[in-house]
Amino acid sequence: MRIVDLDGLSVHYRVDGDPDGAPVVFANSLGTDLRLWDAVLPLLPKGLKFIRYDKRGHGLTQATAQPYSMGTLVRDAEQLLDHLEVRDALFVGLSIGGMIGQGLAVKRMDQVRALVISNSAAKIGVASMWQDRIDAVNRDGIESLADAVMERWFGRAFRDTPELAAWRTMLIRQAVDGYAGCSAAISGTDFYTPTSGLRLPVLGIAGSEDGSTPPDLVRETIGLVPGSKFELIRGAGHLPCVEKPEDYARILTTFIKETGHA
Ligand SMILES: O=C(O)CC1=CCC(=O)O1
Repeated sequence: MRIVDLDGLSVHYRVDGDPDGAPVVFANSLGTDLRLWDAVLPLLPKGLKFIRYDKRGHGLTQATAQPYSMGTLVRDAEQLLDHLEVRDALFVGLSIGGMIGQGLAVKRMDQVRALVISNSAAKIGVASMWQDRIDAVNRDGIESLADAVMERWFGRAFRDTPELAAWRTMLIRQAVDGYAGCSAAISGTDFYTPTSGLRLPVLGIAGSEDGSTPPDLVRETIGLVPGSKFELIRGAGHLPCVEKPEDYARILTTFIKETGHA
């Protein structure tokens, strides 16, 4: 476990793999922490340096008062990578993590040389939907949403496994300020124009049963960047790295090799 103070924010991160390897950075989704990647990392090529972190208000990273902006979340990632002296990373962002990746790739071409937009898009949902969610968690707590969230996160088969309870627990243990704060950041984000200007290798990953960012939404964003690739994982919901780690790792490994990162 590593903790760093970035401009007054205590940030939890982890570094695994080869300390001298090419950097691969992972950013998690709303309501999850860096354990999101536990099943995938051991399946990736050796010789890479894996960096993952808990975004603001999630996991062991400090929760500041809501609301947050996407600019703040991008800056948190930027500061962490500067602290770690990371340049030319392959950035893998899932859902809000994929939005952070798009923002960081636009802002810091020196930090991001290839981008995976996993179960994410240039714009996710509409403001009224996010406001309803923010109001609900502030009024009734995150648990009030948990059953509906599980249906979006996971495909039918996974929802019958004992693992579901652990992921539900991860969700409901997040700080209300963190969950609502990040929801506000998503609500205020429309990256269609900046993402259209990106010129770097981009891979989109979608889950066929994703109830939050369905395949067509991911495909639309990926299509904004010339030369980008798209991969669909069948039988998975919003978190295919949890449900189908072998498929996810295989797709990621191919992209890592194609981009000359390993
Ligand atoms: O709908 C959900 O709860 C999943 C989700 C949307 C954005 C994100 O980061 O996760």
